[in-house]
Amino acid sequence: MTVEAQPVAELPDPADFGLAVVPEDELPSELLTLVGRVHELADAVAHTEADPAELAEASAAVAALTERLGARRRDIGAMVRRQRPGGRTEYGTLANIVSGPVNPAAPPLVLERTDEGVRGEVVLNGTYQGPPGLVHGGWLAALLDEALGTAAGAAGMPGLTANLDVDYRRPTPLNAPLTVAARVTGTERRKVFVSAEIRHNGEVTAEGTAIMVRIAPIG
Ligand SMILES: CCCCCCCC/C=C\CCCCCCCC(=O)SCCNC(=O)CCNC(=O)[C@H](O)C(C)(C)COP(=O)(O)OP(=O)(O)OC[C@H]1O[C@@H](n2cnc3c(N)ncnc32)[C@H](O)[C@@H]1OP(=O)(O)O
Repeated sequence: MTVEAQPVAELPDPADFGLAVVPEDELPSELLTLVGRVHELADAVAHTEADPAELAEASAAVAALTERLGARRRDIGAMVRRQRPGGRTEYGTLANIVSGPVNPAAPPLVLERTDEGVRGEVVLNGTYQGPPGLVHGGWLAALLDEALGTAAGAAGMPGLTANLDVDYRRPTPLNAPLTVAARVTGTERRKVFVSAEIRHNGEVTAEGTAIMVRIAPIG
């Protein structure tokens, strides 16, 4: 194995590592709708002032659903395969807490390639609250980490975060459109240096840098 952080022409197929792979277009639309509904449910529960009888009824209904849906569980490390224009294939963790399309706890952050790296827009509802009315700093770090890791992956150099530095510049509001962008700034052996920021109304509210360490051996 070489230790140079050179991009690979094609990223490895997770199936070769024993992971389940689900094509994105085979995810039932009913599942994606359910995920969105449960996402909204968490926000409704976090802020409800419904009376106790109504809460007890809702609780029983949710418990029954949990039992039904939990009866058939997918492998925990399942990946999603996406076909991109130009015949490119991309993989992501299906239930990733930040970007996973089937994780109701994920905002989700959907990142697209740009000329310089990756970029996405996201709105964080009241379940991501830290200080009153503001996004939790740990979640901002999670958004940055995801974008940083995806930028490295998009450049053909997927890896694990070895180090993450975050600066919080301005309070980040809940329920407001945020943009997240990241790019590779350099490489050294297996280390991939990446930088990212989160903006609200064009103003940077949080920014970060990371060292991603490539885990896949090269050719
Ligand atoms: C829009 C389209 C996009 C398409 C893209 C498709 C592809 C998408 C692909 C992917 C998306 C992924 C998105 C996910 C993002 C989230 C990422 C996470 O949350 S990762 C989970 C948290 N991180 C861990 O769990 C790591 C735990 N740590 C480790 O496993 C090891 O420490 C590891 C692998 C990081 C390094 O261990 P060693 O034994 O392999 O290597 P050693 O020799 O220790 O380090 C290699 C080099 O890195 C430096 N290094 C290591 N740790 C460092 C540190 N903390 N700070 C600075 N440098 C460090 C070392 O000094 C060394 O550098 P020298 O080459 O000698 O100069």
